[in-house]
Amino acid sequence: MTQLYHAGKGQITDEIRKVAEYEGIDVQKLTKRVAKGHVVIPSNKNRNTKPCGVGRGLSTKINANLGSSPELENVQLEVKKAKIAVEYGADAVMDLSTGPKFREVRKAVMEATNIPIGTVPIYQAGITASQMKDAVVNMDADDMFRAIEEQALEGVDFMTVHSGITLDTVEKVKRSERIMGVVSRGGAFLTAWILHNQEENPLYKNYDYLLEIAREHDVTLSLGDGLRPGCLADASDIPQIGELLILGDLVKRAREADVQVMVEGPGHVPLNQVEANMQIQKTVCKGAPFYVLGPIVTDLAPGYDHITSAIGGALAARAGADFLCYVTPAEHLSIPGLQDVKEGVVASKIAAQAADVANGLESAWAKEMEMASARKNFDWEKQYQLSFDAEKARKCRERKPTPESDMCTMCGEFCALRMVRDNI
Ligand SMILES: C[C@H]1O[C@@H](n2cnc3c(N)ncnc32)[C@H](O)[C@@H]1O
Ligand SMILES: Cc1ncc(COP(=O)(O)O)c(N)n1
Ligand code: MET
Ligand code: SF4
Ligand SMILES: [Zn+2]
Repeated sequence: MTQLYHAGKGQITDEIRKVAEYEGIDVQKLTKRVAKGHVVIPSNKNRNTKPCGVGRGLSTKINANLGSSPELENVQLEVKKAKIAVEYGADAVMDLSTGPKFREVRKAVMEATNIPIGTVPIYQAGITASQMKDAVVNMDADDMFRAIEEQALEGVDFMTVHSGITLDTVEKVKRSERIMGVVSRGGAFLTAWILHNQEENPLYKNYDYLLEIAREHDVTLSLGDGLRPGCLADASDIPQIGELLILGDLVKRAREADVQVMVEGPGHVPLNQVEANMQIQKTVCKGAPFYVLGPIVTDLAPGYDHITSAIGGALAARAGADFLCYVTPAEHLSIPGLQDVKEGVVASKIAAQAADVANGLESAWAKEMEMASARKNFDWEKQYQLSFDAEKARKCRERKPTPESDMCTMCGEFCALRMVRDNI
């Protein structure tokens, strides 16, 4: 049985208790939110996952993507990425491996961490079909469900399923004036599959079967945004919104089956459309947790897309997004390396904290107050300890050293803080 099932019966699970404690909120209140599907706790029964709540009223969570590609596969490197992500405060990781050793990577990453882990099982189905049947589009429904079941049994906590890509939504893309077409990888696998086979998406057609598997192992479904915009001009268009309407219906069906569900969101969105996108998702999907990639608010900064995403992410989380999927400086350019993972996590943490403060979260405010005191008191160690990247902060100070502890080399003897502190 699932967290949603227990919460619906008013039962307080260990996971609910731990999340309430971590968030500093009333356990009864949290149980109600889980029962309604406004909060999910991705925690597969087959894995000993550290409980992490995602959704209404909780602190904003962040996810780090990692995994191999056909171009670069090194199991130990992916383990290192997972460890760095955890070290810098990622709340979850997704293994998005598409290299031939995807099973080995997944196993190693799952062993190296205990935070929730997510995957996109259609990748496994597609890679396997491309190896055994010559092409991704030659996978069949059994291949898709076999991948889902295998990963559910292994203990994957949340899975992206692109069930909103249908014959109808593909038709909408064809008729649209989209510039970028389909940029989601899972979305592209399924769009290509539908076009080739002229059949309905098995993840939509056999959604009830998918729900059965998810319910049995308590896998949280993350309804994929297969038609998310890939450039600013495509944001909020008919294919994107058409898919979202289907996801709204699928949220309802998941909840009726006691399956925990969240919804994935756009992509590339101009800043002035971010808030509306959050509001539409929250209404259409009846308060389901919203898991957003970025949003990336300008396309002109390859190499700095952790920043374009943190800007969008802060506004999104302020307007209702619950879970930020990080974007690294390598986005649109290459598979991320260790430094990219670190910078992606830090940028997302900044966005999440900015939103949590604006949303009035007490724990977020408490940390800001501590930092204010540490700054005022020139307590450098405390400042490093409170910062998202202690090492970088320390290096910055030590790069331009001064023997004086109550100033820095920015103003030197004209330090503003020092000049008035005793008289105000
Ligand atoms: C949906 C998002 O998933 C990310 N993505 C896809 N594959 C990988 C990988 N191997 N490593 C890290 N991120 C990946 C990209 O950032 C994309 O935008
Ligand atoms: C927020 C979010 N959106 C989408 C994906 C999956 O990637 P894709 O859709 O490209 O397969 C993801 N991992 N996270
Ligand atoms: C086409 S590049 C791969 C993913 C892309 N960055 C996206 O948002 O959606
Ligand atoms: S450009 Fe790169 S990141 Fe974008 S879809 Fe192609 S391979 Fe993936
Ligand atoms: Zn992109």
